[in-house]
Amino acid sequence: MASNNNNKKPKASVIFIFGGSGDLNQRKLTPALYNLFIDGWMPEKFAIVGLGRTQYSDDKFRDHLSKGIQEFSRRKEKNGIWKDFSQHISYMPMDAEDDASYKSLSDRVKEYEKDWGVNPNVIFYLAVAPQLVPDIAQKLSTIKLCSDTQTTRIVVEKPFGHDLKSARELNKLLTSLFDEDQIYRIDHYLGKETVQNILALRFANAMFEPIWNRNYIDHVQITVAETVGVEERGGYYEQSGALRDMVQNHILQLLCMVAMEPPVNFEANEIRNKKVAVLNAIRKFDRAEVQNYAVRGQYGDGWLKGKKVKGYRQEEKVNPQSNVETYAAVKFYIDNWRWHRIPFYVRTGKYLHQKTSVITIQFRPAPHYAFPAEAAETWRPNRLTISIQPEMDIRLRFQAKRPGQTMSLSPVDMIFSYTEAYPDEHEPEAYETLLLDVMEGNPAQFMRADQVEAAWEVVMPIIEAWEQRPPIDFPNYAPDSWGPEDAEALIARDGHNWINLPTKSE
Ligand SMILES: NC(=O)C1=CN([C@@H]2O[C@H](COP(=O)(O)OP(=O)(O)OC[C@H]3O[C@@H](n4cnc5c(N)ncnc54)[C@H](OP(=O)(O)O)[C@@H]3O)[C@@H](O)[C@H]2O)C=CC1
Ligand SMILES: O=C1O[C@H](COP(=O)(O)O)[C@@H](O)[C@H](O)[C@H]1O
Repeated sequence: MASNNNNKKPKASVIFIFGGSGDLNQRKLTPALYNLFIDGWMPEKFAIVGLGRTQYSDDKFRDHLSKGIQEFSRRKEKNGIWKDFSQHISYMPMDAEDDASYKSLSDRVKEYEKDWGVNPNVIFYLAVAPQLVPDIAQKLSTIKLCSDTQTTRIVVEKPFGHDLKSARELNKLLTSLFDEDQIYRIDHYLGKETVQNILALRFANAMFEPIWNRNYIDHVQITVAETVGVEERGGYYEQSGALRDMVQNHILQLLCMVAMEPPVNFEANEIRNKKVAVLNAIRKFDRAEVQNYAVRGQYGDGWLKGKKVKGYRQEEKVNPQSNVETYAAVKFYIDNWRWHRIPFYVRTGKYLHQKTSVITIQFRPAPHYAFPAEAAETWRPNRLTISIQPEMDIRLRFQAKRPGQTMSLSPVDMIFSYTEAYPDEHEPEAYETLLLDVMEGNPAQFMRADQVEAAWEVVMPIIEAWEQRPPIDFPNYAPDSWGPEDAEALIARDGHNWINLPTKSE
């Protein structure tokens, strides 16, 4: 996102952050709002109100957030900008479970209305543990803080439910209290610049659409690999695991971006309808056949980039016999006309060899290869690689003739790099894009109730099968590896292998 030169800003907004004293706000939310402020995207009139039981004064709260800017923001404090920005921040100590404290929220809104002389957006960001969400939603509704459906919004963080049943219950509650258009279920992958660019790549260029189907594509791979472990998040992760933490949400959303039909327009419901159609078309495995399609792993102890690291079972707040997976790989099929019999291989894991999120579209080989076998180093060169992070680029790989008197071929890459194409522009963090969408009232990149449920329906057979049959080989991969051997076998059975792109330093 470039700086805002056209002066089109969202309307006046009050942003209440439940969990204002927590990690997410310090690490992501306030830095995102700060960067929007620097780029001129914050409304003329806005207020950010942190909420939590911790007894901060406004000044102490600002100090706490200022440390977050220094540590986590892509731009640090410069030229007194933080001072200007922080004047818009205040803190209200409150216990979210205490009914009486909600009155002070509506009093605060009335004060802003009076001071500003406008009816502002009122946004409630629920950056709290999931078990608090129903209670807070209920209390906001009871005091009628969200009765203006045009201006009030509620943002709900992941995890959205623990399984299909709990997600349905939460949706039922939220949609009984608010209009669907007021509910912003956030998946931060959808705010990533490179993820949003998949829409541009596919739907602003005519040349890809004719080949974007089973006739030309052999298979698709989606890798979201992390070099971090679970570390201090053991308490949360024990209830989650890689399938719930990454596949149910981020990875299935990436899959939808690749597989969705062209939208007629970019209206929120049009995009969401197209994505939900993909989720509904994903084949649901019988529990008995899950082992043919899904592999799980858990890291043991070992070495990672020269540092000794603990195994998952030795992490804090983790059961020493835990069967929770820190790695998952799945082969999905989308049973519709476009993707008939085309496998989508996805994988994700902690403590892997490389931090990389990348989508590879592997095209079919040329139908008739007239070149002599010795001409080519590889006969399956045609692929499109969309690197989401940390590299941000799109590469089209094809065969080229090597210079010289013999017909010798080797694969070459045509590369679009963000930093080279747009040297003067900076990529916003996902939370910047999504918070701006919330202020502007644009829910297109947020999850609708049926999307969340459809994604749970996809992973439930795997979760149930894995719960029924505990793993016998955990821990089964070493830190700094690419995961368990079974994941290699999953894809090798089909005659493929996982594509690991070298990093810049390799
Ligand atoms: N941290 C991250 O990077 C990410 C977090 N998330 C999600 O965001 C949510 C918050 O995570 P995170 O910030 O890490 O968690 P933290 O544990 O750091 O923060 C929890 C917050 O909830 C507040 N809180 C707890 N109980 C109450 C209560 N009764 N009344 C008022 N406030 C309360 C705490 O405030 P106090 O103690 O002052 O009461 C604290 O501000 C979770 O759902 C998480 O899954 C999602 C993606 C990334
Ligand atoms: O939602 C989550 O995402 C992060 C990975 O996000 P990224 O933007 O750094 O790729 C993951 O580490 C975490 O476990 C999960 O809860």
